[in-house]
Amino acid sequence: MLTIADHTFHSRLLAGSGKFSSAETMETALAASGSELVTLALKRINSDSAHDDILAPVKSLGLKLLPNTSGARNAEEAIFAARLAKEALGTRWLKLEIHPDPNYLLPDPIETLVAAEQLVKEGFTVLPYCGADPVLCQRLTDAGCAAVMPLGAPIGSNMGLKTRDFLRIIIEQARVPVIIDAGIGAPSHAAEAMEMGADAVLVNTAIATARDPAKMAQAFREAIICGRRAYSAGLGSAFTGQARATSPMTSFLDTL
Ligand SMILES: CC(=O)[C@@H](O)[C@H](O)COP(=O)(O)O
Repeated sequence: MLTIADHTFHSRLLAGSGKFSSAETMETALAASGSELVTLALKRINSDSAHDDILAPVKSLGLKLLPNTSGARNAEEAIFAARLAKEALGTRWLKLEIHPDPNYLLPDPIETLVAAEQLVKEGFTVLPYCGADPVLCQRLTDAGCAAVMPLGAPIGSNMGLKTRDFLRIIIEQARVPVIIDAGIGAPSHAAEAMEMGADAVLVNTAIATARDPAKMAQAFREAIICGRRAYSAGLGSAFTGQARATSPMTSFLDTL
């Protein structure tokens, strides 16, 4: 079970709702993913929620909404978007996302911390998307964020855990759930994140742009369960530079 703030989830897969070829494809993939928490960009939502292509399927599956502030370039814009999301969608849960640079979409650490501090004061449950910076993750935790969401690689890149050495430190020091977000391009990347001890992962592009999104969603679902199981089983140590015999010969040699 994954607990974030006051809410417990069975699934450790957070899904995104962008880039699907149709609302039907998205709905089938979300159902196959087993995800219970789905992020959606406020900028893409039609205010008539009953007829919105993204909102209506997410609601009909009974999934919890995690609006995100994608498109915000600074703290002021993100805070404005968060307040709109609260009014429009009736939730205080928020994926805080501030990326001023449209080419790399890397999160702005300073604006993210400023916005997080303000939104926590306003009673939001803040899950900030951030760089894989252990010091920043501690500062966001001190500010009262309910989880941290460090990136594996740039959004939409499918490159996997390029930041793995820093993710390990973030996980080791964590006092709130660590959700690896962005750049996870294959189920094996998600499994690796879970084996490292991440609490959850967020995946969008790899599922939405697969040839068969529902089948890929199912593959991610299973990989995350396997990765978590391996983590809880305790992985053997890795050694470099030398072999270690699987069946040591010591007792046989002792008889000679
Ligand atoms: C939907 C969302 O929140 C994305 O911004 C998120 O970071 C996922 O990234 P990928 O699309 O790389 O999975």
